[in-house]
Amino acid sequence: MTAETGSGAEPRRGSTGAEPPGVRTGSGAEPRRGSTGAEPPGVAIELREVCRDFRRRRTSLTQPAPVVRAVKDVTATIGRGERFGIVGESGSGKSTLLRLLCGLDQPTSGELLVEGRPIHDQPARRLGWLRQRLQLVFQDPMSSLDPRMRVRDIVAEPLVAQGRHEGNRERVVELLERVGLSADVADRYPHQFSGGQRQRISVARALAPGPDILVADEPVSALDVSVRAQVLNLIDEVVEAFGLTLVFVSHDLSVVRHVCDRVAVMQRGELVEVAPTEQLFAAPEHPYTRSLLAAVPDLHQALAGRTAQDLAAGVARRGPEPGGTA
Ligand SMILES: Nc1ncnc2c1ncn2[C@@H]1O[C@H](COP(=O)(O)OP(=O)(O)OP(=O)(O)O)[C@@H](O)[C@H]1O
Repeated sequence: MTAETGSGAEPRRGSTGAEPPGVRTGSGAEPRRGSTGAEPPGVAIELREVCRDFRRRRTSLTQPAPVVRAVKDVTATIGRGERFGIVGESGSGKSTLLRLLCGLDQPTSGELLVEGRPIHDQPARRLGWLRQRLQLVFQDPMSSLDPRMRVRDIVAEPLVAQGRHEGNRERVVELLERVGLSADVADRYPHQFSGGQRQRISVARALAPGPDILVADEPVSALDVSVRAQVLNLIDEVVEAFGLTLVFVSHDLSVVRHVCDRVAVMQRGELVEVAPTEQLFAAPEHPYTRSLLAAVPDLHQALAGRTAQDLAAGVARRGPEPGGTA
């Protein structure tokens, strides 16, 4: 399945221009989303017929070990500044695809380029540049934040890993404030925070090296419903403010709808449908997409009245806050 960029998704709300000093804004050279700049925004991530096979444990001495193709011929282009969602049921290959995108694993075949640079054939030790350009926010902040480290060291960790030691103290304070936490939390430990606050710390850490791309792997699914919308709004704000490209994985369609311009639906390792978010919700083409939407009855009903004309007129807008539906 091929997913080209240039989604036709609407430009987002104007930039807040609120980036903290010392943190690079996107790639620096590109116009922000919502900008009227005539330059094409360019490509952040490109996947060309990417496959990832895993060999399962042998169950019989006479049979060869079975091979599972977790990612199958995935071709997609994610534009700079785009918010690209990946949805699919458990086992559809989302996590495997994310690991490939982040250079944490290598494809069995195919090509993968980030900011025009191939990563599919590079060992992790040669991808130091990628750690600066692309950062991750994980599902469970309790397990992704080292419980023995103070918040200031957690947030500064990606900077220290790059050999950056000057001005980290100030940078950490700026970032904590940017994500809605006060400077005085810097000396505390992760267990002293709520789940939502811990995810804010994760976002601050991800922003620390000034990445161009933020990859979020189910960032709110481990949180209480009551704080999901707040964390989604935070991600929405920082992506906007820093002009980031967002790759957002979730099994929850309403969550993806809240933050993404374009959505790829994954089934058994394949991207079976890729479409601008509102189009996908209003007029899903693939039977699997329809079945996913049908599993969210309230959302489907709410969307049933929307017509293709509404979409063309730009009338269709985001649905209810996921905090109320997730
Ligand atoms: N290291 C591995 N060894 C063997 N099989 C694997 C491995 N990693 C993933 N798989 C298999 O690949 C398929 C896709 O798994 P993956 O974890 O990528 O799906 P997912 O959509 O992220 O699921 P979830 O939402 O539950 O995390 C599954 O069949 C899984 O069992």
